[in-house]
Amino acid sequence: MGRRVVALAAQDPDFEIVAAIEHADCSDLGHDAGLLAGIPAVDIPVASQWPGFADAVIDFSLPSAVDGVIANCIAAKIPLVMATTGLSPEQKNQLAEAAKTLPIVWAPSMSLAVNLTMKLAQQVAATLKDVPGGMDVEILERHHRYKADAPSGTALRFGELIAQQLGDDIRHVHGREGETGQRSRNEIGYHAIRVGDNPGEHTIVFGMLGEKIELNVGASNRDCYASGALTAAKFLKDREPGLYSMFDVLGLS
Ligand SMILES: NC(=O)C1=CN([C@@H]2O[C@H](COP(=O)(O)OP(=O)(O)OC[C@H]3O[C@@H](n4cnc5c(N)ncnc54)[C@H](OP(=O)(O)O)[C@@H]3O)[C@@H](O)[C@H]2O)C=CC1
Ligand SMILES: O=C(O)C1=N[C@H](C(=O)O)C[C@H](O)C1
Repeated sequence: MGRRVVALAAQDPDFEIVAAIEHADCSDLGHDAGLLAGIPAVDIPVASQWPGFADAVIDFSLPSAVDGVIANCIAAKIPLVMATTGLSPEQKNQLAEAAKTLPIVWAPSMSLAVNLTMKLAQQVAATLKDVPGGMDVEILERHHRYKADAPSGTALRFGELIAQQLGDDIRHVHGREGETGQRSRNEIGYHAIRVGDNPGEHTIVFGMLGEKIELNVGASNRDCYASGALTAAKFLKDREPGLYSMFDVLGLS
């Protein structure tokens, strides 16, 4: 994702790339971030040192890097777009705490299409929650074989938003195997598929007796996430401290 953010930011006159951060053992250290991204040189070598200034940081990394990212943003007072998924509850609390002094956009998907589909899913859940015969929700997600976390942050967020519509007693159930017995009525099921180079696809199934609705949203490539993150970075300029979502950025709140 870092490469696509660099490539798209370099094409946008609103952006100046001031740093490209990796960990201290990374073999790309010292190499030009533009050349690594497959575009002409941008004269920014990949570094493990943080810059003293920037208008925003965009983070697509790993949960193990996120504590350091938050600490560096606080120290240098840099607004943050947090796109990394698989964060621990403690890290989510750290983000909320940091947002008392910094503007932060935090979202498991920066994609416009995904965020719009989340709004549709909320509407479907609210409309069908008391349908005669009941309604079952299952969330299927497909991603590339390199993905480190499962289910996707996006799938979990779909589940949270739908659960908010359905009530307090929803259980989140991951996979299904063996003598499971009948499906309970108060669960949301998650199924994570890992195949090839899939850039991300989510299907939300609302199954009733006699009919079903499926919301499907999928990326053709990863630029929807990179360009969404850049839109979020623009949103942060001159913004008050606070924890913002992509719904806020996209005017979907
Ligand atoms: N919100 C959204 O829209 C999206 C979120 N994501 C999420 O973004 C994250 C990254 O995805 P992706 O780019 O595919 O993953 P990659 O593994 O390709 O990239 C992560 C990068 O972070 C580097 N890294 C590891 N530790 C540190 C550190 N301490 N400081 C700086 N950099 C570090 C890794 O280096 P090395 O390889 O050497 O370990 C690697 O280059 C994932 O959590 C993914 O789920 C992805 C797409 C969209
Ligand atoms: O790792 C990925 O690729 C993606 N991760 C995010 C997630 O976990 O939801 C967003 C997107 O689906 C791509």
